[in-house]
Amino acid sequence: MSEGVGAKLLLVGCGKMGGAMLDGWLASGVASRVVVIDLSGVPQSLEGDGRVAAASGPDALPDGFVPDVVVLAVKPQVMDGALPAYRALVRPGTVFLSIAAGKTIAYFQRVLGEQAAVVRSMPNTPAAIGRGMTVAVASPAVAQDQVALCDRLLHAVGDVAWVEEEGLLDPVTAVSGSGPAYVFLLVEALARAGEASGLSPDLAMRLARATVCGAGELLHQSPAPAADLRKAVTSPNGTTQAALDVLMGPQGLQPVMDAAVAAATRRSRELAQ
Ligand SMILES: NC(=O)C1=CN([C@@H]2O[C@H](COP(=O)(O)OP(=O)(O)OC[C@H]3O[C@@H](n4cnc5c(N)ncnc54)[C@H](O)[C@@H]3O)[C@@H](O)[C@H]2O)C=CC1
Ligand SMILES: O=C(O)[C@@H]1CCC=N1
Repeated sequence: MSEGVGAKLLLVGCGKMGGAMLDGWLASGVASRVVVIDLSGVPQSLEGDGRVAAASGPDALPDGFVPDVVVLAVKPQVMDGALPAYRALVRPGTVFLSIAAGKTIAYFQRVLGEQAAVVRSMPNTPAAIGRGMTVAVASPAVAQDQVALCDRLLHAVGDVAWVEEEGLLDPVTAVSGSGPAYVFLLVEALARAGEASGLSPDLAMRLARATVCGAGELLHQSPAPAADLRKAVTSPNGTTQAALDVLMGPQGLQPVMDAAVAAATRRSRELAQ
């Protein structure tokens, strides 16, 4: 496949994450043809899109369809049952791009064969609006043009970082893969605290939501470090300082975040089993 021509993708699992990435690939034109294998078929929003077709399994692909990339986007827990059937698609011209938490390159090579070209990656749900963050690592069997193709696919839904050390994918999963959930929880907690201080539920949620969205966008648009943006809100001996004395104290956010990220990192390692 040459650069500039859309890739042929086989998407295995078209749920929340696979579906979000598929929208981005179609919108950007990086994929010209996508065959979806999912128990639920093609998402309703894409029915009638001539670039997308459904297949019941890897042995029932449309005539002549040879994927450049097989995207593995099923839950780690169903991967064991699903993956062996894809061994038949292993060939030098096809790269397997996994987004599954925990599942290692060694695991994929054990099931698909040593010669399988595998990229392990960890995206996140802001990919749905082109603002995802993905970290990826390639096995030695992946050719340079396949790295470039995976990079184009991942860039179509946000920012991308490549790493050499696969072990980093576990803390990556804990920080950016799961991270959007921590931010949504922050909105929920801020709204609940506003309610506890006397605001109506509607107003409290409106304020919490707008504050996290506005602060996130400010961070996105500003070259300043997060700490500087925080300091710009904090007047000496003012209200923010009073709150930050709690949040930055010994029982504050950092020890809780450390414990949360450590727990998610451990769980990512467990999912490899
Ligand atoms: N949701 C998230 O925030 C993120 C998820 N991931 C990873 O993405 C993968 C998918 O997660 P979600 O999209 O959240 O789950 P999901 O449950 O929304 O999607 C999984 C899809 O796989 C389909 N499926 C089940 N068995 C199948 C089979 N044998 N063949 C083909 N399709 C099958 C289901 O019908 C479903 O649509 C997981 O491995 C997860 O670790 C990675 C980064 C972020
Ligand atoms: O919770 C999970 O296991 C997946 C991986 C990162 C985000 N969701």
